[in-house]
Amino acid sequence: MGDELKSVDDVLREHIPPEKLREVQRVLYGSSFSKLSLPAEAVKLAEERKFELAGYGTQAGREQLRPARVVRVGAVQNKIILPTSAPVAEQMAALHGRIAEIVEVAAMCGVNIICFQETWTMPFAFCTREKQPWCEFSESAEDGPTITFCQELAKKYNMVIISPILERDAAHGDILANTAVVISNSGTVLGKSRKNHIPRVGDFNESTYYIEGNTGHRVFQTQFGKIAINICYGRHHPLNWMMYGINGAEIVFNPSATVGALSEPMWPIEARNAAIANSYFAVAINRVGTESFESEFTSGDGKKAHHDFGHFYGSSYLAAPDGSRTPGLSRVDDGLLVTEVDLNLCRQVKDKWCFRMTARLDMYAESLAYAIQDGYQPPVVKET
Ligand SMILES: NC(=O)NCCC(=O)O
Repeated sequence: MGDELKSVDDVLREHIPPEKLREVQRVLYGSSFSKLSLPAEAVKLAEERKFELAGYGTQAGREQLRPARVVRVGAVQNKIILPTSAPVAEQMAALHGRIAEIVEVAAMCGVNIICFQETWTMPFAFCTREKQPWCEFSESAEDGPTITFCQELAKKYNMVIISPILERDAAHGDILANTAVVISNSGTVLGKSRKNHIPRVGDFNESTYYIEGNTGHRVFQTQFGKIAINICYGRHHPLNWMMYGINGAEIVFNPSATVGALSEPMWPIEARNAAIANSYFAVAINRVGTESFESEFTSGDGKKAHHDFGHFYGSSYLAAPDGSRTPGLSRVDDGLLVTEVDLNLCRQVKDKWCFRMTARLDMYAESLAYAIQDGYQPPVVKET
């Protein structure tokens, strides 16, 4: 962990000559994000509480008929607090405490909608394939302790909260799901969205614990815009991203837990590409830190058994429909990214690029319906 690179953006800032840096950043990130000035008390509190606080803003063009729809979006990445061998209730309570500290600062920064990382109330223990005590971290998505905790925060700070948890669905035979719960700024549970695509790669043994979600591509109408959640591995599936856009999402959150050796080259591309392809804002949020487990586990690759998953590299960022993006949060530290966006940009980009108008959905619907049939023959043209 001590050897981990802290931030790619810091390296660029340190090593690119100042007169070239702006142009390099424009080429890499697009031109529209500028630094957002955040309240001094919030900056101080974040420093005291030892997490990075970064703020960026992007604007849309002024329209004659629609007022600007300016929203502040918060993305949180954090390490676990206690060792994974600590009692379940203590681990969870420590994480609740940490999130309460970060959300208070988010409120001072005027955040309207905030999202936490995937299964934020627990270590990402699915690598172990041990059922207990990890299944004990599950809770009701309607009235579990984390949901009640988030409802209080949502009401107190007038903030929409997206809380990704390990869900226990008692009404349906106690099944488990990987679920994001959306809590309105009134404190009401607006609903839930389950992870559609469950990984079968590396140590991500999540299919041992829960099955593919059955909530489709729900979009939640909030006071601050229409939002949706594409959980972690779903970001590798362009059709998953697309369906949230088709259903009208203006911001799609991607709460994740992923490690550097596996996915880091894909990370800056996928959510950003989704924002471009679907004319919405996409918010990629990754866990941070290295989590160690008491029992060793193997990765089925002939290598020795080990105690940890590898390093969760954070690097959370927001991408806009015009292709621009914010710099990423740190690869090693807890952080809160605050981004001010104008949701009018979604339609403005649709008018400019016409991706939806040129999407030919009818053609793909027909081709896909044929491709999944038993007698399907790929239309490969060969020389005779
Ligand atoms: N949590 C999760 O789905 N991780 C899978 C690995 C990845 O998508 O990078």
